[in-house]
Amino acid sequence: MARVTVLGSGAWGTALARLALTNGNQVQIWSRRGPSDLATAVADADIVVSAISMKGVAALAGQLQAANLKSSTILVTATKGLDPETTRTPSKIFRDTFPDNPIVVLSGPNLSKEIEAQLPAATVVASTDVDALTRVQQVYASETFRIYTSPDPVGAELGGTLKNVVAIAVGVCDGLKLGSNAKAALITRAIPEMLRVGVHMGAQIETFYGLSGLGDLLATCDGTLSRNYRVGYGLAHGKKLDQILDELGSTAEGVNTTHVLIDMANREGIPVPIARQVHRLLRGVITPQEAVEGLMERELKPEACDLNARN
Ligand SMILES: NC(=O)c1ccc[n+]([C@@H]2O[C@H](COP(=O)([O-])OP(=O)(O)OC[C@H]3O[C@@H](n4cnc5c(N)ncnc54)[C@H](O)[C@@H]3O)[C@@H](O)[C@H]2O)c1
Ligand SMILES: O=P(O)(O)OC[C@H](O)CO
Repeated sequence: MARVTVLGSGAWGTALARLALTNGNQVQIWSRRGPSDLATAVADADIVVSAISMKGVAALAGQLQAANLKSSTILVTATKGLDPETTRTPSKIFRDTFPDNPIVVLSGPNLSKEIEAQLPAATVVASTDVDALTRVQQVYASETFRIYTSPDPVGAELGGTLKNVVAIAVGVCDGLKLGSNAKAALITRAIPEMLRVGVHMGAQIETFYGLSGLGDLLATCDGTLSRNYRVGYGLAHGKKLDQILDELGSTAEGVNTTHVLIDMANREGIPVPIARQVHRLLRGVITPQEAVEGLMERELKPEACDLNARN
């Protein structure tokens, strides 16, 4: 049994709290909207699980620091995003703020509605701290939630983060009724793009072929349970981005991730043709049809993935 505090009472925070509670752990949820204060909520926690939107992670890390988080507390991050100011992943933000705490990433094909319905699912917990991995695995593993471990936290969270951009593109593809061939091509060609970014940011290639990479890519591109997919689907039907996000009423991280990714790709010369079309579409400078043409009309080239390609 562990004392677990989940930060964030949104869809994923609630699901992660329920999973830990069902396994017999002592669980509390903290939300920025109260009622408990952060220092009290984390004071006795063995494990703190952060499941808030990316936009709040850097500030939350600062608040946790001010709350004097114990250095023995395991910090688990379940957010899928990149910091707009620094391009850091959540685990990097927590590592920079808490150099002595064990940091664990939890990421995989985990659409919260299916998890809440107790359908079978698997995920990855990733860390360089083996004891912390075992502890978090024990807290979450159940008959319906199978937990694999990985030594590559950055790879695990980048798989979950970058697939959101692809899910927007696939939502467009389905919204335009482009067919199964187009969707297969899009998802497959997204993999070298994710690998290029991942390798650039220090991830291990094989992580992207596991649950937190390919697995999450497939789950998120499968349809309307994904909010990122719904962003693309709505754009393909001529809706404005603001209207789509209003209707969603919850977080579609792929929008912010696309902007951060393109800034990084421009600065550091990483070829990301699919993300680039998504970026133009999100900014409203091209139509969904023009995004498709933009991808199809590029110069012809070998399929082999060159991780060091410059254009
Ligand atoms: N829902 C899923 O299926 C799912 C699955 C895996 C991972 N995730 C990831 O988990 C994260 C949260 O997703 P969600 O589905 O719970 O979103 P959500 O919109 O349902 O909830 C977001 C939560 O973050 C909190 N929050 C936002 N800004 C904050 C701030 N500045 N300070 C403190 N808290 C803040 C909100 O109050 C809310 O509790 C995202 O990064 C998402 O990609 C979601
Ligand atoms: O609803 P989405 O698009 O944020 O996807 C949720 C999870 O990341 C799926 O694993």
